[in-house]
Amino acid sequence: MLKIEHLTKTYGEKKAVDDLSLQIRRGEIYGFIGHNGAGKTTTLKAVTGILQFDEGEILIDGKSVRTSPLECKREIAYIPDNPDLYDYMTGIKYLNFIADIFAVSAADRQDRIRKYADLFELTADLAQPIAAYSHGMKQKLAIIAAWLHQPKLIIMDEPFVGLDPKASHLLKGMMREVCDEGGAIFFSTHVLEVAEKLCDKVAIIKGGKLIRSGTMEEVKGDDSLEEVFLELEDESC
Ligand SMILES: Nc1ncnc2c1ncn2[C@@H]1O[C@H](COP(=O)(O)OP(=O)(O)OP(=O)(O)O)[C@@H](O)[C@H]1O
Repeated sequence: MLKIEHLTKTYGEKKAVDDLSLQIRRGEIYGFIGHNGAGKTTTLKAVTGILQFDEGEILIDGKSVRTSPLECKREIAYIPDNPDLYDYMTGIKYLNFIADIFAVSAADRQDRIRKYADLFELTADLAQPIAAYSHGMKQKLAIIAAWLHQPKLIIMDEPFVGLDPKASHLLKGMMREVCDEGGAIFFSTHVLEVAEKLCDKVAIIKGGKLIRSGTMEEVKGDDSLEEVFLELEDESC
C-alpha cells in the first residue's frame, strides 16, 4: 500500500529525514514513534505530497507521489498534528467542501456525515463556524472529513491529541475497520501505550534515521514498547 524507499529530506543544512525506508501493507495499522524533532511529521508530509523531498521514492499503491500526485492524493487522507481548518466555514460547509474535492456523491456524503457526526456527537455543532470549535471538536471534524471519501491509506499525525476518551475509543475502532476492509493506517504518536495496543507494526525514528521497525512482537519482544523505546533512545545517544 505504501512504500517509502531511501527517503531523505533536508531543511537547509539540517537533515530531517535520512535514508528512511519502510513498507506498509494492506490491513496494517503502522505506528511511527520518535522523540520531538525526530522527523515524523516531515516523513508524513512527504508521503502526502505536501512536502518535496531531496532523495528517494514514495509509492502509494505502486504510484509515485512525485510523478502521479493526483492519483496518489485520491487514495489517501491526511490529518495533520494541528487541525487548522477554515475558521470562517461552518462544520457542515467544510465537510461538503472536502466531499466536493473528492467527488463523493450526495447520498454517500449525507450517510457518512450523519453516521460519523452522530458517533462523535458533533451533529448539533455542524452549523457553527469552525472558529467556535474547541481543539477536540476540530480534531473530530478533521477525522470525519478524512473518512468521507473512504481512502485506502490514512495518514495521521498525533491523531489522539485533544480527543476525549470516548472519541479516542471510537477512532481506534474506525482505524481497525479501515484495515479490516483492506486499507492501511500510518500514524505518529507519543502515546506508547496506545501504539502498543493498537498497532500491528511499528517504526522508531531517531535523528531522522529509522532505528527499529517490524511487527510489535519483533520490536518489543517481552518488554513494553516504552522500555524498548527508552533503551534505544539511550543507546544511540
Ligand atoms: N520548515 C522547517 N524548516 C526547518 N527545519 C525544520 C522545518 N520543519 C521541521 N524542521 C526540523 O526538522 C527536524 C524534524 O522535524 P519534524 O517536525 O519532522 O519532527 P517530529 O518527529 O514530527 O517532531 P514532534 O514529535 O516534535 O512533532 C527537526 O529538527 C525540525 O527542527
